[in-house]
This record gives sequence, C-alpha cells and structure tokens, in this order.
Amino acid sequence: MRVDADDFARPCSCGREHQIAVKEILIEAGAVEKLEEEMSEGMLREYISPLVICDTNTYAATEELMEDIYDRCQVLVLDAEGLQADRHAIKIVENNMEEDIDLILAVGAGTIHDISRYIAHNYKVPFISVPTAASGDGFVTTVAAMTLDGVKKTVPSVAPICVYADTDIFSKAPQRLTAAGISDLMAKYICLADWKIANLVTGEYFCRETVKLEEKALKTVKSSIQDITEGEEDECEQLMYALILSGLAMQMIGNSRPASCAEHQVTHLWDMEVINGPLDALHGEKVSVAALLVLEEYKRIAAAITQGRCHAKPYENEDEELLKETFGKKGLLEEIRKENEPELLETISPQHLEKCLNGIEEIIDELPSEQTMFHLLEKAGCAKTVYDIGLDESAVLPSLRLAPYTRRRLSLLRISKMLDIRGE
Ligand SMILES: NC(=O)C1=CN([C@@H]2O[C@H](COP(=O)(O)OP(=O)(O)OC[C@H]3O[C@@H](n4cnc5c(N)ncnc54)[C@H](OP(=O)(O)O)[C@@H]3O)[C@@H](O)[C@H]2O)C=CC1
Ligand SMILES: O=C(CO)COP(=O)(O)O
Repeated sequence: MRVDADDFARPCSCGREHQIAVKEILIEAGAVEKLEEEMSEGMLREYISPLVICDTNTYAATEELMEDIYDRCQVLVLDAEGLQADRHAIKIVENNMEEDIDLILAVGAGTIHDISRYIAHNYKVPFISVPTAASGDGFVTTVAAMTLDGVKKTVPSVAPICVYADTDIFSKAPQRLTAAGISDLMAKYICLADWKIANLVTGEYFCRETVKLEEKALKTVKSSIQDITEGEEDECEQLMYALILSGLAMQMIGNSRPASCAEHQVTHLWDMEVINGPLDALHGEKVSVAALLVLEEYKRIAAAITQGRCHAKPYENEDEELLKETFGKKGLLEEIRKENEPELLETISPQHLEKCLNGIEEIIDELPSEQTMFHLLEKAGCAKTVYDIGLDESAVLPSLRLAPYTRRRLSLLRISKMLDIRGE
C-alpha cells in the first residue's frame, strides 16, 4: 500500500496549514527492494554516502533482505543491550560515522528511529525510515523522544523523507513487539480526551481533523485485533498503516499533542526511575498499563461529577514534599521545575473550571469503560496491570500524582489537582 502523504498537507478547518515533510510511504511486502531501486537508479541515487543505523536485533532481522542496500552503505550496528535514545548512543554514532554522510537509514523500531532523527536533525541530512517492528507510532513524527540528563524529553527533530515498511520484515517481528504497537494506539483514547478537555478548559489550540485521523487509526486496529495478534500479514500491514497515521497526526501538529498526554506522562515518570527501578518492559507495554490506570481515574472523576460530588477548588500545590523526595533524590528537581514553570493551573479560575465540569464529564463518558478497554487489550495480548511490567500496587498512587509534572502539557490528571471529590 502506498500512503499519499500529500493528502494530509492542506489548509485545515482548524485555521492552520499542516506541513508534511515525508514524500513517500510504502507499506508492503518487498518495500526494501523498492528502496534499493530508488537508491541505485531512482530519486535517492544522488546520495552517495548513506549511513545505516541499526542494532544487533534489527540487523539480524533485515540482513538477508537488505544485503544489497547494506553493501552500498556504511552500516553502524549498535549494541541492542540497554540501548536508549540518549547522549551515550548519540556519541557512539558520532564517533563512528564517516564525515561525509549525506543520508541516514533508520533500520529498527522506536529507539533506533529517535537516535537517527536526532542525528539527522543535528547534521542536517535527510533520513529514511525502515521500520522493523510495528511496535509504536514513532516512525514519521517530527519529534525525538530522548532521555537527556536523566529526564525523558521530547525534542524538536525531523521527519523521514520516505518510509519503506516491508511486511516481510515487520510482520515477522516477535509478537510482543506487535502487541506493544497495538497498546500504543489503544492508549490514544486517553490523550485525545485530554486534548479535548484542555481545549475546553483553556482554549488550547485543537484540530478536529487530526483527532479524526487518530480515531481512524484506532478504528483500523480495533476492527482487526484478533488477526493482527495471530500475525496475519495483511492485518499487520493495517497496524503499521495505523501507526503511520498516528505519526502523521503528530507531524501535522508539529508535536506529539495528538498522541501523548497523561498515559504517556505516567510512562515518562517510570522511565525516569524516580519511584521505581529499571523496568523490563517495552514502551507500548508501559503505555497500555498507564492508560488503564488513567482511565479508571477519569471514570471516577466523571462519576463524581454526575453525582454532584465533584467541585472545582482553587489550586494549591500539595505535592511539593513528594516532588522534592522523588525527583530531588535523583537530582532532577530543577529540570522538572523548568518543564513546569509557570504553573498552568494557576491560570485557571475555579469558577471557570466549575462551569466546564459537565463538558469534561461528557468527554469522559465517550471513552470506553475500563472493562471494555481491559478486554480489548487482553484480546491483543497487551500488558494490562502494573504486575505485567514489574511494578506493584504501591506504584499506582504516586504515579498518578507525579506524572503531570513530567511534562507541561495539560491533562485531566493535572486539572484534577483543582477538583474536590467527596463521599466515595
Ligand atoms: N518520537 C516519537 O514520536 C515516539 C517515540 N517513541 C519512543 O520509542 C521508544 C520505544 O520504541 P519501541 O519501538 O517500543 O522499542 P525499541 O525501539 O526500544 O525496540 C524494542 C526492541 O525490539 C527489537 N526489535 C525491533 N525490531 C525487531 C525485529 N524485527 N526482530 C527482533 N527484534 C526487533 C529491538 O531490538 P534493538 O534494540 O536491537 O532494536 C528492541 O530490543 C521509546 O523511547 C519511546 O519514547 C515512541 C513513540 C513515538
Ligand atoms: O510516544 C509518543 C507517542 O506515542 C511520543 O510522546 P512524547 O512526546 O510524550 O514522548
């Protein structure tokens, strides 16, 4: 399947003209043969010094099918063990890449893509995406999710100029990776609700067309969850298509607002290891567990609004001690404060928030119930409980309380600090 990216670059009812940098998106068996053709005699032939960034696992998964491409490139195989998109990985690439590289090929999943786009952005060379697993929606985005000085940050970066997603490669990735991709998408229910609520409460910029695109991605995956889970090639292609749509949604907005909010903020908190140790879990696995925790909290708030037990109160920072104790002990307090200043909640009046409560309730009522979401994730073999990712119940409350501090982006989880909920 060829996705016509130009379809997404147009003046929009939101008032903006969305920019799309990616020129060619192919999702099909044999896509890497097309890439080879383009490199030898097509639109990519002008690049004479390409660099492949991959790791031990993704090299092994692509070695045979991409042999001809590897023959014409410098191939940098990073050690997959403990690999993160951080300064250490960037240094290894910088120390080993040839000086005259004019194109980067990212051959891997989310981490390899973030390392590649960060380097591509810094060295002002274009990059090409070759996803090796349908494990997340970070292939065509313009932002890189990096761990910098211990803090998980999303930094402006570049989108690939082309994507060659070869079904013969990504549909054969371990099932756990495919399930993580489904998780990353199912969690969009939460961030889309958060975006709508932020728009309602603060008038934050909002784009209905982008939301529709994310909803299309969600629907595409929901309708074929069983077949994707069984590794059916056509259905895995649909999953990759949906992940790419979600990436395009981020590209249209220029940041990850359509694809990440409270559920990702919980994940970022876990990645910073301030309330837990290192977790042996994929990004998507953490995201689906976090999405279920946040969903439960949001349904609790909606029920309290319906029953007249929830009212707005003036904002007071009740988390200062906990912040100092957790982020402080890892020396991350100043970084976290920088991210959150000025405090967004101080700009919201309780009177205004009180008037928004029914609107918030309506948005939350549109979300699937916790049971429906749990069963969907279960059907797809996704992670669902804190135990699935090596945590226990004691992590739940501090996670929900501290997650909003990891990013400035407004969520209902952060707004709930101005809600007085009684009588449970
Ligand atoms: N920029 C953005 O917008 C986004 C960024 N992200 C970021 O992406 C990262 C997570 O990416 P994710 O894709 O979940 O995971 P990783 O990129 O960390 O990859 C997970 C594992 O899959 C292995 N792998 C990939 N393809 C294959 C294959 N075909 N066969 C066997 N093993 C394979 C990888 O091996 P190896 O390590 O060898 O590659 C790695 O061990 C996070 O840091 C997250 O924040 C996520 C979504 C959006
Ligand atoms: O993971 C992402 C979307 O799935 C990107 O989100 P962040 O910008 O919060 O890292």
